Amino acid sequence: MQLGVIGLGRMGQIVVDRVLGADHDVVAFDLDAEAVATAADAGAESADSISDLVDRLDEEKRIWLMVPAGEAVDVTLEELESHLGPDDVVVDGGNSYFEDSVRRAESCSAAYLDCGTSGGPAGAELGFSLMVGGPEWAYAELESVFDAVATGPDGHERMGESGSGHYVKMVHNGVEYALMQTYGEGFELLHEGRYDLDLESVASVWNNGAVIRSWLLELCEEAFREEGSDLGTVADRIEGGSTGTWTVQEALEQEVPLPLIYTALGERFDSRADDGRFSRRLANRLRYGFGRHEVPRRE
Ligand SMILES: NC(=O)C1=CN([C@@H]2O[C@H](COP(=O)(O)OP(=O)(O)OC[C@H]3O[C@@H](n4cnc5c(N)ncnc54)[C@H](O)[C@@H]3O)[C@@H](O)[C@H]2O)C=CC1
Ligand SMILES: O=C(CO)[C@H](O)[C@H](O)COP(=O)(O)O
Repeated sequence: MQLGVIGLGRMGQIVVDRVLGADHDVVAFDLDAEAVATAADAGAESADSISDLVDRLDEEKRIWLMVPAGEAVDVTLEELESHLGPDDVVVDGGNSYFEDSVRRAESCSAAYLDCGTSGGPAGAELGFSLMVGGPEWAYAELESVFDAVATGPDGHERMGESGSGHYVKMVHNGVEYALMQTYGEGFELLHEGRYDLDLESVASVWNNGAVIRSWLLELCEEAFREEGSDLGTVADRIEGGSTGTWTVQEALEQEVPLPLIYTALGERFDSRADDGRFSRRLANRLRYGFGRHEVPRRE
């Protein structure tokens, strides 16, 4: 298969590498020429604009968007629109708001798949977990691409109609916030508490057979190994927050109580007042662990 990939940052580059690795062809475009050059070095055909990208694609176009959620997706779709028809398929693999995806699926001339992507840049070797919403035929059509980008055939699933992929990913991120919060609280007590503990060894022993072992806990272990038990210069400011906000808004609308996710989101907002909490510093460092998001550091 031949896949057009638009957006070649931390995540898009991995999509390119994995799709090429599965012997598909890739045509790649990004606003940043350096990112396009990196994709070309990996074996992709480079495009210097969206219209150049569509010109290089086969008649039935398969296009994967991996640009930042929000305006960049709309701008890209606007540019693509006049080149698309009902036999084409567009996948949005970013963290778009699910209601935006429903709107885009309705207005796009191509079949539109909203694809929640989990695993982060750090999960590249293993492959991602993909939660896909949209028409069944389009999902089936892209199956070999999903096999390549995901951990394999078990790493992707069609969730249901348009919007459902990004809806499931939104809730996934709410869970991610709460898990980071609870690990942060446990390690904060261990750090402030009555024993002088090596937190890397605590995380390591927990990761070996304990009930609470997980990838996030492995990233806690990595953070303590690289930063020290006191987290060194990692600041207590936690960025991000959009997917968690959407999760809480949706929970209020559905009258489903989510106190843990709400508290974790509140901690993020409160962290921007900078008062040095250990649990916030760990959450800040964990966002780098999975997402390669910049780590605010203290002076
Ligand atoms: N980093 C992570 O852990 C994860 C990110 N995501 C989502 O994947 C999407 C991409 O994220 P990252 O790769 O981390 O971001 P990034 O900032 O590393 O890369 C975004 C790329 O898109 C390009 N771009 C922006 N606007 C464009 C446009 N109009 N046309 C063409 N290229 C454009 C930028 O030049 C950049 O190379 C976002 O929606 C993000 O929320 C999803 C799962 C995990
Ligand atoms: O989707 C992700 C991981 O699953 C991204 O890393 C996302 O950026 C995390 O959300 P936030 O930026 O609000 O921490």
